[in-house]
Amino acid sequence: MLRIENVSFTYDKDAILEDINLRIQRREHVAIIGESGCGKSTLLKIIYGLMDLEQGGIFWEDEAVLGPAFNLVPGASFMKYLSQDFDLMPFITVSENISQYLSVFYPKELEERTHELLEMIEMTEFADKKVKNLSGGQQQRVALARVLAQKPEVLLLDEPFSHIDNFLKNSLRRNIFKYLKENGITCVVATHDYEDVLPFTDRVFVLKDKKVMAKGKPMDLYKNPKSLYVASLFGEANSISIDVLKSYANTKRKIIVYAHEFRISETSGIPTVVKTCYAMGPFYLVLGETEDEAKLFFHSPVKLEPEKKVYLNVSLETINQRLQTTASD
Ligand SMILES: Nc1ncnc2c1ncn2[C@@H]1O[C@H](COP(=O)(O)OP(=O)(O)OP(=O)(O)O)[C@@H](O)[C@H]1O
Repeated sequence: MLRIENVSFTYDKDAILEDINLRIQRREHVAIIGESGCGKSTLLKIIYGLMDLEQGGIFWEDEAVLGPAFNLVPGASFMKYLSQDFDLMPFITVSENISQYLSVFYPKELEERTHELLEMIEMTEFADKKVKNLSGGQQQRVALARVLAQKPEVLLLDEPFSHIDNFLKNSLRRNIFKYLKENGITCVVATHDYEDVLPFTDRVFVLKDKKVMAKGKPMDLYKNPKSLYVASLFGEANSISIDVLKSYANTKRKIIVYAHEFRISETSGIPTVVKTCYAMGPFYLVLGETEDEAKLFFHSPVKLEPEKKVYLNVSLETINQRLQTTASD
């Protein structure tokens, strides 16, 4: 088990993390999600042992992970940390970068593993190309293969797919997370992309205001977001008073409604005037304004012209489900 116990951290005098406690099981895949600047990278660096802690500790099984003050080479040997800087050797080839840490005493295994990893990142045809001549997305793929080649017990990934185009991203995500599960590698991924999270991680920790403000299985967090902040990590969402949704309800309690959960009617529901309509491919994302000037995001299957009046409805099933959780902002 990886334990992050009572960790607080400040850069100079700026508090970044306060009293963080996480327990991650061996082989588990977890995501740390939150808005830019909330401290995701800092937390990964702390877990890896790149920072000296004034308060709290990191433990893998019973072994403490110590910071640079205690290690000549910072970073725990059983872990690998893929930073946003990739950390590649630019003047050698893709193959050489990947195989750099494999044993030359087993040349057949070295060749097979390098080939397997090249296939996984879909870069076999770039094997002999120097890394300095690759695009940013290609370098990120090589960096992923390079950390995997080292077979860490724990892998820490910081925004691992940020430079990779959508065309490749989906298959690469599937390949990487399948490989990690098959090889029993514990993985902590820092991201703000819910598509990295929902299909692939066992648990999610949401960081906000220096703390873990929510945690749980990804689909539980998605279906029952405790706040607009959590919901917004999964897509456009609204926080709405129940008496606005159902005029007969005598409560101002707010619930979260995702943009896709609204149904549009021409006759009854919340009267809303279309302000802007964004083409998103399979649907249109519409920004509308209610009679009391509240802004609402909703989906429409067809393009809606500005100033058109529509009526929005939310199913009782969704309202009842959300009533189980409280919207706090
Ligand atoms: N070396 C540093 N010195 C001082 N402040 C820093 C340093 N590195 C990061 N910070 C600050 O710490 C806060 C957290 O940064 P961090 O990079 O951990 O956030 P993040 O959630 O990973 O952001 P992003 O999603 O944009 O990568 C930010 O306010 C950042 O400006």
